Amino acid sequence: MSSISLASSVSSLSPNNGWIIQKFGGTSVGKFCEKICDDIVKIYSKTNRVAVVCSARSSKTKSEGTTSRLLRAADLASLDGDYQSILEIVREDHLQNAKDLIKDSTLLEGLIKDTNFECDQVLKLLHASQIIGEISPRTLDSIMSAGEKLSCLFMTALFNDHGLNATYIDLSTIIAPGLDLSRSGFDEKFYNNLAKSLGDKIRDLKSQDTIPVFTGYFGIVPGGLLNGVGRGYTDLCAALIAVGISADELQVWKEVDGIFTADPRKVPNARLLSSVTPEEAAELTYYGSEVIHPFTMEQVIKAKIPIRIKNVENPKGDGTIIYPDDVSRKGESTPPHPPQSFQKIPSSIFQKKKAATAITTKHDIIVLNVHSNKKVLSHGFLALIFQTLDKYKLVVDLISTSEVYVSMALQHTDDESSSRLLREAVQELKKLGSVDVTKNMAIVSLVGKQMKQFIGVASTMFSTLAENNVNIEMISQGANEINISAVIDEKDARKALQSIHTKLLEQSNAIPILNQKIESLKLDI
Ligand SMILES: Nc1ncnc2c1ncn2[C@@H]1O[C@H](COP(=O)(O)OP(=O)(O)O)[C@@H](O)[C@H]1O
Ligand SMILES: N[C@@H](CC(=O)OP(=O)(O)O)C(=O)O
Repeated sequence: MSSISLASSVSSLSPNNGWIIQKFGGTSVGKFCEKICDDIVKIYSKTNRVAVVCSARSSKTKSEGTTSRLLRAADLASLDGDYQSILEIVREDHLQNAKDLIKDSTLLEGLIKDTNFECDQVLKLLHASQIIGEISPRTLDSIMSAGEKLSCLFMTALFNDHGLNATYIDLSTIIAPGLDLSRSGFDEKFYNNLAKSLGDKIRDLKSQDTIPVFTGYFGIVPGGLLNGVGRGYTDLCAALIAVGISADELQVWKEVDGIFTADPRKVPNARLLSSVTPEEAAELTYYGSEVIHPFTMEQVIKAKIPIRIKNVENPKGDGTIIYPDDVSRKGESTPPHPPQSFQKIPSSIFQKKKAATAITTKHDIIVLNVHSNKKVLSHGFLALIFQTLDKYKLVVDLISTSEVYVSMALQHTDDESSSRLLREAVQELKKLGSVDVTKNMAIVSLVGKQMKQFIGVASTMFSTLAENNVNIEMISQGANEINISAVIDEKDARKALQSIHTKLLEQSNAIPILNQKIESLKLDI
């Protein structure tokens, strides 16, 4: 499809004010900045108002990206370590990138000046933290925000260098300093106020034909953005901008064509999904599929704004839409698909349909088993366990309990600070009973909104694991019935992913639908 036809294919997007919010992740900004400019933003801005939201650059992987480097430098500063060399790597990476790609001398000169200014600001914060010997959440946020500032300063310069009219907008001070989240946290009021402020940033643009380039970092949040939102906050920022301007679509641009039935880099037969529900997208993201930050969905879906996951390397693709399948879209009077139980039940109760939507794996999992010494009653036992986990910031992914046993699966990366927290937590849990830790585990999760209407999905999943000699350490099915998970040995993760995908997600292996609940609603036709 030519770029013109791509433009015409996007024109259908603008039934009203025509804004599209395009979010670009760190690795995309790091590896495909010119594609983003010439094949995406330039094309879409011919037929729609486009606002761009960028994450900090990651020239290779997210873990080696600018945000990770800044957080590492902050950690070193508080431990009196060598933070300067890491910061100089960040500075040099951005200066070299600017010199390589910005052709206009005036734009390049301004970008070099701004890049050095932001890096010097970070240096001052790191030096102060080294002297104090600690880093407050506010300081850490300020250090971390430099990543998005540097990448957006560059992208703005690149857009202007390529003939677009782009304006850099730093959101690091958009949240009023006096805001107190302690009582209510990130509640409706916080999101509504922030979305409105973000929308005002667009409405107040001096030139209404410019492309605003927003930093994905949206401000110093009491308690810190990392604690409050966590990594991947640019998705949420882009979502709130979309809500604030009542955009027609939020586009999250990645390096894959959309959301697949499994990680396409691990399962060759994985199929692209045309749409998933927000709940499915959240489960897939939480259990390893890095699709989109979970906080993102709620805000935009409430505003009836579809989210489209697209591939920077294949902008012509349709991608995957994240939208509820029983909520009308902006401008539609009724839901496009009335809930299944009120549909005319097909004459046959069997039809080829897949129970699950996708499968995913989450790695670096450990299992903590706590065997109660019965010194506390069971309700106190659980309470004390969760208090300890909260104290050491340990997040439980799966849990199974009995009267005297609690088994918990947690993600644990072996860095110094995480290991220290885990060690201290285990010591404290030993006051409640014996504790054993199993490492090198993984969680395999089957996700699908339809699963609750099927019988036999879990047994098929577990029998498939057994047939492939995969031992199960723990199992869990969410109360929402859209996630069935098992904790297995890390070495079996790829085999588990592929064998369950083959059995439950590939075309020829669809599980027949036998649904007594639907049957009981069968209308006399
Ligand atoms: N079900 C899935 N669908 C699509 N991608 C998936 C899925 N599960 C895991 N992934 C992986 O998620 C990653 C998405 O990362 P990436 O495209 O780099 O996004 P970003 O630029 O936001 O970091 C890819 O490496 C992809 O292989
Ligand atoms: N740069 C931040 C925010 C972010 O959202 O990044 P990405 O869009 O690459 O996941 C981080 O690394 O967490």
